[in-house]
This record gives sequence, structure tokens and C-alpha cells, in this order.
Amino acid sequence: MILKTAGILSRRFLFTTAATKMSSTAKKLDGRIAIVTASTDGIGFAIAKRLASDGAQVVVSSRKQKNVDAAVAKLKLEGLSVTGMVCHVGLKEDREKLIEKTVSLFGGLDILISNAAVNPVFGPVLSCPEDAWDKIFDINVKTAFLLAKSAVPHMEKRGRGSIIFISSIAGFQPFSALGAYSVSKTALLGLTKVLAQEVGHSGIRVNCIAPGVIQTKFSSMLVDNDDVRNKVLEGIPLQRIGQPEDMGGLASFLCSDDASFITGENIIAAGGAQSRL
Ligand SMILES: NC(=O)c1ccc[n+]([C@@H]2O[C@H](COP(=O)([O-])OP(=O)(O)OC[C@H]3O[C@@H](n4cnc5c(N)ncnc54)[C@H](O)[C@@H]3O)[C@@H](O)[C@H]2O)c1
Repeated sequence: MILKTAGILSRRFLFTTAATKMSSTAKKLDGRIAIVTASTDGIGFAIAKRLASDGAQVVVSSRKQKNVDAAVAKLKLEGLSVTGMVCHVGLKEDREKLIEKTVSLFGGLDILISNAAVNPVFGPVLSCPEDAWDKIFDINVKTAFLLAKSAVPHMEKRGRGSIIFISSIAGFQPFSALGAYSVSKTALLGLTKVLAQEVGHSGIRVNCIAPGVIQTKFSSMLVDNDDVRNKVLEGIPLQRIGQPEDMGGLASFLCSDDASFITGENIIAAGGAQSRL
């Protein structure tokens, strides 16, 4: 009798230990397949890294093969599950290849982070030349829409999915020096709302991150010069410039089951910045 009880207890102990081990190694994005556009640097790279650290299989992409190779090598050195593909988001064949190859390699698609953006001109919206306007809307808005359109059927097949558009605080509070860019980022807020309503019934969630000033090449004009940087800091209650990793954590949360009842939201991550910068 004593021996039998000891046997049951030791089996229970082994089972509990194995279960504890499994739960301590399980990650919140295990089994998810993710594409992040423009992810060899800056915010896109930080998001790709965080999604992969949280268990996702991530496809890193950008326009140049050498940048893709360098980013993939860096992430693989950290033991992360990443693959690289060249994708100029403005090119139909590149977008299609990115989605189709991801699906054929990994068996599906769960997460799309549409991060690529351009800003070829500075100044008020009325001084924006037509060709610059077209480029801004092509890359910042139209390709976000087209990528989502191609991704949704694959997510529908899996009965789940998470799409995140990267907008900007300028989409809420236009920057006077970034007239047309600000309008393009406001358009993404609307795309988020509309798409979330259209695909919610398939278990697909659509959200948008609106970063404040984050230290990347994109914001170098605002952060590299001490005087400008100090002026910017005056408008940020948290008293610091954001880091790309700040966006990685938010993106991973939004893609995870922890955010399973969140869709159609435009989330500002700007250290509390409210005013025009
Ligand atoms: N850094 C900031 O302060 C800030 C603030 C608000 C929003 N954002 C947004 O965050 C996103 C990432 O910007 P970032 O700050 O990391 O700067 P970044 O310059 O590192 O990222 C922009 C990326 O888009 C890529 N890109 C441009 N055109 C492309 C195309 N046709 N195909 C593929 N990639 C293309 C660029 O190569 C670049 O890597 C952008 O959408 C940007 O608008 C940045």
C-alpha cells in the first residue's frame, strides 16, 4: 500500500514537473507565422525581433537583399526563427511573392505588420508636389491596403489573424512640416476601423500603432540635434525619446491572445505626447 502510494506520488511529481517545464518554455506567439514589412532596421526590425522572441516564425523583409541578409543573420545569432525575403511593397510581384512564399514555406499566415513608409517631402500639405503625394499615398496607404487584402484569405483559412498598421501620432496631431505624410497616416486610422469591421467575423483582428517620436533614421531630424531634441522632449511627459523596442512590445501584445478582444483600435505610443511637435 505504501509502495503503491509512493508510486502514484512520484508519477504525479514527474507529471507536474513536466507540465511546469512546458508552461515555463511556452511562448505567447508559439505557432504563429508573421510577416513584417520594412523590418531590417528601426521599428520594423524591433517588432520582428520581439515577435520572434515571443515564439513566432517571422519573415523579415525590405527592398535590398543585403539588408535582409544582415538582419536575418543578426536575429539568427540570437537563436530566433526568422527567414528573409526581399519585398519592395510598391511592387505587386514582390508583395505576392512575400505572402505566397511565406504560406508555402510555413503553412499559413497569422500576423501581418505593415510598417513600410516614406516621406519624400517636408512642408505644408499645399506645397506637396503631385508626384510626392502619389508616392506617399502609394507606399504608406495603398500598399498597406493591398497587403492586407492578400493576407486576409490566408488568415480566414486558419480562422484567426492579426493585422497591424503602423501609423503615427502625426495621424492624430498633424506635424506642420509633414503635411501630406500626416494625411497618409490619418488614412491608416480609417483603414483600421473599416477593415476590423469587415473581417471580425473570421476571427481576424485589425489594429494600428501610432508611434510618437522614436529614435530611428526616420526621426533623425528631430532627435540628432540637441536643441530640436530638447524642444521635442518638452512635449513628452515621459521625458524621453521612444525606442524601437517600445513598439516591439506593443505589437507583440496586440498580436497575442492577451489582446483577443481588441480590434479596430488605434493605439498611440508616444510617451504621453499630446501637442503638435
Ligand atoms: N521614427 C519615428 O519617430 C516614427 C514616428 C511615427 C511613425 N513612424 C512610422 O514607423 C514606421 C517605421 O519607421 P522607422 O522610424 O523605423 O524608420 P525607418 O526609416 O527605419 O523605416 C521605414 C522603412 O520603410 C522602408 N521602406 C520605404 N519604402 C519601402 C518600400 N517601397 N518597400 C519596402 N520598404 C520600404 C525603408 O527602407 C525603411 O526601412 C514607418 O511607418 C513610420 O512612418 C516612425
